[in-house]
Amino acid sequence: MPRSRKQKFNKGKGKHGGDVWKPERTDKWEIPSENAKFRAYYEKQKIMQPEEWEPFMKSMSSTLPLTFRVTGSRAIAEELNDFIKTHHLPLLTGITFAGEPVEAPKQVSWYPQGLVWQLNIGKSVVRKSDEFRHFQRFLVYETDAGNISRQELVSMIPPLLLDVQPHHYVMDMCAAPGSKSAQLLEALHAADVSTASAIPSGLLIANDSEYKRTHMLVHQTGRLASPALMVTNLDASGYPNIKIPSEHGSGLTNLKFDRILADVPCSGDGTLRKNVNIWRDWSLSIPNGLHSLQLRILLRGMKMLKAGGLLVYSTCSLNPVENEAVLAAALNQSAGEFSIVDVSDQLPGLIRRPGMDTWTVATNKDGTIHDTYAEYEKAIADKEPPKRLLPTLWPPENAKSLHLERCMRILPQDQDTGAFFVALLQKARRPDATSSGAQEVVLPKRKAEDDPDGQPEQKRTKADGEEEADGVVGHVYSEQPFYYIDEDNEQMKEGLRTLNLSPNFPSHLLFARASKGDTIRSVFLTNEIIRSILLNNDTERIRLINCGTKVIAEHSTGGSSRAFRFLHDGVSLVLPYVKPEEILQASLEDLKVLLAGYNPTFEELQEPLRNALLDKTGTSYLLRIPSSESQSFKQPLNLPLWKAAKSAGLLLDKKARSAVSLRMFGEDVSPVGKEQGKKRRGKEAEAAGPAEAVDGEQEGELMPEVLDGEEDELPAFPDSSGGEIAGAEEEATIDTQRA
Ligand SMILES: C[S@@+](CC[C@H](N)C(=O)[O-])C[C@H]1O[C@@H](n2cnc3c(N)ncnc32)[C@H](O)[C@@H]1O
Repeated sequence: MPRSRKQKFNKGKGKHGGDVWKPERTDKWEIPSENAKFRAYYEKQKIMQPEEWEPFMKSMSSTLPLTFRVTGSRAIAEELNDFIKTHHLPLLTGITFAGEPVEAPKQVSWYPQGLVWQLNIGKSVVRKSDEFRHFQRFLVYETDAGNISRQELVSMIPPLLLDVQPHHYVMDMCAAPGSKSAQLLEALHAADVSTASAIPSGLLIANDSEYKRTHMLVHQTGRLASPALMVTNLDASGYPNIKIPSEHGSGLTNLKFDRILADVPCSGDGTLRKNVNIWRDWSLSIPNGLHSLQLRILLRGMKMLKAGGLLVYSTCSLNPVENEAVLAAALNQSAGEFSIVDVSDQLPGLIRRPGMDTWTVATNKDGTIHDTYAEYEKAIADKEPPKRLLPTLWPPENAKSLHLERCMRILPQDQDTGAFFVALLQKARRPDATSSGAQEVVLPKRKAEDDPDGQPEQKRTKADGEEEADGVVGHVYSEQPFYYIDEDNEQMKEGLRTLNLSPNFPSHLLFARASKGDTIRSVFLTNEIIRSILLNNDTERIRLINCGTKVIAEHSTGGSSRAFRFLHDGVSLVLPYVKPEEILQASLEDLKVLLAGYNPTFEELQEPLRNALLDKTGTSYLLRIPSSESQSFKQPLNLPLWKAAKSAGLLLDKKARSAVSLRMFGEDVSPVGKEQGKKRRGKEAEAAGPAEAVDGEQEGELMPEVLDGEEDELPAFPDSSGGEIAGAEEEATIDTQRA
């Protein structure tokens, strides 16, 4: 018997931007975990064998296990992953609760390097078990520090198939809230070592048409400080050509991408396990309406791809009209230039089902099915509908020759996940590839003035149920200007000198966000390709929201005196350029003192750090705790430090302070941590009962989810995962300047 979950929902603003259905957290209504139309429709589509329906429904109506990914560049991630394995896992293994064994976290076998973990733990266990509470705190702080990301398992597949390399130009067309963008960025930074970031020559453009959601994107990707990232706010189906200097000779050429992710807006019924309101609101007309936008986005992606490049098309919908139908139409339009790649040998261990080459279309809300477009046309011949469904919703005659079976459909009962659809496309290496029996297709058209390649297209009638591409809804572009700082700018030259950066620091890649001539407050670093893009394109035309990463900032030292300071996010980028003799060496004891107080005096620190600080004349330094100081970590820890006349302080925000503390000392020695400990002990003594959650720990949740519609609250535990349309879990913090 499927169990019900208590939640009340209201209809969101109804665009395909992630808030079609907005859950309200309340116990007033019960949403049943079933929907007769849903079942009838999918039974007709034959997405699985009849006997599989029971396990499918059972799985769809049960709670999704929590999955998290250890993030960051490869070396850093491996180190933290080892720490989970060697430190936490033994503590969480063999635990019993109420006489029952509690499942320990387990690594997902098909994810490279075992960086993904899956947990199935009830709230009461987290509440009552010291071991799990400790693990919870670790997860929360490492998430805040950007080292761990909660993400739905199936949502991790598309970036893996793209096989991104550090030199690739990558586009994530529909990127918010950004969990897949974060994975793509990590792949660009695969060559980083654990103590320093190599500046990749590649690029990631993370785009989303919803302005508010681009800010989630900035926050999400900001966790991996990258000079190779740009965030834009455009309708992907009309993404403009970006100009870069031509490789051969003079002049400009259109930027083409090596890798493109089209994780398009969809009806989201694959996320039913999280977004239970879909059981109630599931509709037959939404997928038909989205098909056209999905196809236009895919076609634009295909145009922007380099010859030989790879493109992933994915949705969190089960529906063939949003999946195989879109691919079939796009493949036929491309006349043999693209093919679906056979990925059956990739991600061994991941259970997947083949794509389908037959399906039917529900042509009205009541579920009337027409097997072919011809049948549908006949049925409506004597009616005068204002809009007609697109023929591309149906399987084309050549469906069997398109290798749609190479697509993968993930079903929830196979490995306890959400449902998902993915296909990997490759563009032929030579542009003159011959057609393999491609069929002519009637495609949804864009308005002539929106066509990025400048080919006027004819007007057409809007198809039934079809929605307009939401483009960039209702937001006037008003970002602060971006400008590269002149290399002879006096303020900058002096700043770099006082930070002891070596002369080979790439200062031509530094930019500021202010009007030229204003005092520089924050300094961002990009790589060469982003510089090229910014210098050759109007940032307003490409609706640039953010790019590069903030590496240093101005610091008021009282009165009129100002200096630059290192920033935590930028440490790995500036580190290779800091003169080694200017890096301050500290012991683990020094670190504890610096974490426990905001501005300890030099006297509280040990030799040789105390004397080094007395000798130094600058104000901002990098502090190094050598790996020999810690039993758990093989790499040194580098942190930014501020030096005043008689005291010094770590330049870390409160959460980063707690994360470093938990990682290095197994306890939170920071002022916030101490305060929390005091509160908890007080409550325990008062109630003489179970420990209660204190700030920064939500009661009984290992990593509670942030649901759509809660963007304005700052969650205690950010959940960066999924981002699927229908009320997916989303980041709450909105701060464009952060990265
Ligand atoms: C399935 S979600 C993407 C999830 C994201 N890839 C992730 O992993 O976090 C689809 C996104 O498409 C965006 N979107 C909708 N219409 C769009 C359009 N025409 N162009 C670009 N983005 C669009 C929505 O705002 C939404 O954020």
